Parts: sequence; structure tokens; C-alpha cells
Amino acid sequence: KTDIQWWHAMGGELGAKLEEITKNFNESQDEYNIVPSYKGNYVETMTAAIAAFRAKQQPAIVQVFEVGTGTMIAAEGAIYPVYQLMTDNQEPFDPAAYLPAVAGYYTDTSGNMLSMPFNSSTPIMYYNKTVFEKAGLDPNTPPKTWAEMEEFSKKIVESGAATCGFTTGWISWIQTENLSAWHNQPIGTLENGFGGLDARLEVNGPVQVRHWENLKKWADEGLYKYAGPLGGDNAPPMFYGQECAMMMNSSGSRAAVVENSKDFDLGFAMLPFYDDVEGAPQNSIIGGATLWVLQGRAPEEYAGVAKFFTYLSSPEVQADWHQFSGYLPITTAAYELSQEQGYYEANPGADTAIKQITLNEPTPNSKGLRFGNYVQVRTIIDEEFEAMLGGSKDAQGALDAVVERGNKLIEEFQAQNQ
Ligand SMILES: O=P(O)(O)OC[C@H](O)CO
Repeated sequence: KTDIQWWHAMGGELGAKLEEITKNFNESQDEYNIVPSYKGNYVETMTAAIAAFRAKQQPAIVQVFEVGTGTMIAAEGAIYPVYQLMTDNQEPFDPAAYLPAVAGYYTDTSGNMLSMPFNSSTPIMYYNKTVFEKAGLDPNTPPKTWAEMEEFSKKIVESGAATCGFTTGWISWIQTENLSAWHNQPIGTLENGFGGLDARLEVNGPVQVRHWENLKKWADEGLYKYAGPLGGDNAPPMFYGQECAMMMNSSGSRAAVVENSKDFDLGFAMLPFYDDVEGAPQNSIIGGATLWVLQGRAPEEYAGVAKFFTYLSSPEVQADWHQFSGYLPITTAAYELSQEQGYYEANPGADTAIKQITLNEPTPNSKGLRFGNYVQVRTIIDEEFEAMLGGSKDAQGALDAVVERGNKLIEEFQAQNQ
């Protein structure tokens, strides 16, 4: 059998499921053997793959999170575009089979899909119905607006039902980028970067500033607890331990959240919005990752990669992965199969993510984002948010600094890649 290396960033329950999927593929045929290797979180996995490419030791497949897309697209000699790989290896492949929100994020200007969708997510809210009841709130009525988030959080904390109202993962992805799309506000110029390398960030508008200001106020009042490091990595334990009654995090956290919430009743809801902002709620944007194929491996490996991608995208495999993990059903067929199987009826709230990401036809502000060097911009967002929480800057100052520092990196990227 030909071995094919797949570097990925799925730990815990997700990693175990990924290995099971790989094993099933390996046993389904006798020519190829996919070898998955966990390389740490998304940033670590991407950094490892870039270093390996320079040392000519790259894997055939690497999982890259959505914000690495701009950088990967620009690495022309290093990547083997998926549409081309599938054609070269006579594997059937139709971008129209994928959900528009997913396909649109990973296609070039001619509609060619550059990487293979695998685990696309969107952030949702998980909440503790048991704590809601203790606080005198209706467990079946989660907050819809940020005003209700504040009101409910106060009740929760004041009643002693929990010590914090809410926490969140990913200050960058959820409370800045998705906050913008959800309120139909731009993250940057030129359709959030889809329109070209000369796009620039403009995430310091009034809605974003108001929201960061509120997060600071709610943190000071003890209604929100910051779950740093990295803008929210510690949110899950705060939620599992029933310290915080609500948590905004990836839909792809579902498997872990379900597994770790057995001591209380779990609810799912869409992200809150400011109901006085015109156009809100719009639609949320994707996160998660796709699989990129790297150049420089033997032709027989690529033939195997193409076969594996066909397997991974099959309705049965995708529906199973979606239902287990909470990642979106990335193809229409996988979504329909999940409906036919009665999955959403049997699991109330499991369709929250797909309903939210398809809530409205995307606008130029809500299709996603595509900027070079954006992985580093994410670090700047976390740093500036922490500076604001620490009191050294106000929300406007922190977001102005995100824009100024982030745009320097984006300009550098443009100069290197134009
Ligand atoms: O936790 P994931 O896999 O849904 O990814 C979340 C963010 O999109 C990463 O950029």
C-alpha cells in the first residue's frame, strides 16, 4: 500500500473520530494507506507544514483553518489546487455539491475549489438549562439579544446560580469577525478581502467598538469572564464546571460539550445580536478548516489523495462526521441525508449552526474574510483585547490598534505577493 501523510489539528473526541474515518477508508480498499498525524492546534499545524515544506518533508495533506486560506492561496508553487488534483486523477468533483457558504469561501475568482472542505463550523451558543432554572429563568428561552444576555447574566450571578453569566471562545473569530458579519458590518474593504490583496481591515466601526466596550464593562461587573489565553481557549472548562451559564463557541465543539455536560441539561441557541442595529441578525460566517494538498509528493500519492477526498465527501461519511462533531454538513447531500435519518428531530438544537449560517443571503459583509497574514492578525486581536481588559486602552483605541497593526501585516503580504 502507498502511505499518504495527513497532518491535522483535531485533538480529543474529534481526533479519535478522524482516525476512525481514516481507518474505514484504509480498510475499504487495498492500494492506499492514509496516515493521520496530530500536529497541535491550527496555528501549530500550519506552521509545522510550512517548515516541513521548506525542508522538503511535507505531508501530502494538511488541515488548515479558515483564516489561513489567504496565505495558502498565495503559496502558488506549494499547493496543488484540489479541483486540479481531482481532474488530474479522474475523480468526480462538483463544487456545486457543497453548501454555498462553504464553497464560496474556498473558491478562486473563477469558482474553482482550491482546498477540500472537511470541517466547516460556525459559532453558536451553548447554555446550561439547569442553571437557568435555578436562576428563575425559562430554560427553554435562551437570550436572543445582547440586552437579554446582560439581563439574564445579572439574574444568574445575583441569584447565585452560577458565578458568571457567560464566557466565549475566540474573541477574534466570534466576538469580532462573526460579530461584524452577524450585524452586516464590514471586517475590511473590498468585500472583506475577497476583492483583492489591496483590501484593508476596518473592524473599528461603531458596532464593533460598542461591543468590545460592553465586553469590558460586563467583565468588570463579573457578568462575563474572559477565558484566555488566546482569546478564549479556556472557555470549555468554565462552562463544563458550571462556573459560566452560557458559552459561545464553535459548533464543532458540540461533541466535546455534549460529552462534558452530563451533569446538567444542555441547550443550544444562535448568537445574540443588538436589535437596534439595522440588518441584524444577518448570517454568521464559517470557521473550521479545509484540507490542502501540498506539491512535491509522488504521483501515486496524489491518486490516493483524490480517492480519499471522494470518500470523505460522500454523503454517508460527511453526515456521520457532521452528526458526531457538530461541524456543518458541508454538502447538500449530507444535510439531506441527516434530515432523512431524523437526526435533527432526535437532537433538538443540532441544526442551530446551519440555520444561523443560512439565515439570510450573504452580503459583501457576511461572506467571510480573506486576508494575507491573517493568522498573525488574529494574535493582534487577542493582544489588543487583553490590553483593553487590562485598562491600558479603551475599546476604540484597542480596535484602532488592531486595524493599524493588522494593516501593516496585510500591506507586507501584498508587497510580497503581488
Ligand atoms: O473550532 P473550529 O474548528 O470550528 O475553528 C474555529 C475557528 O474558525 C478557527 O479559526
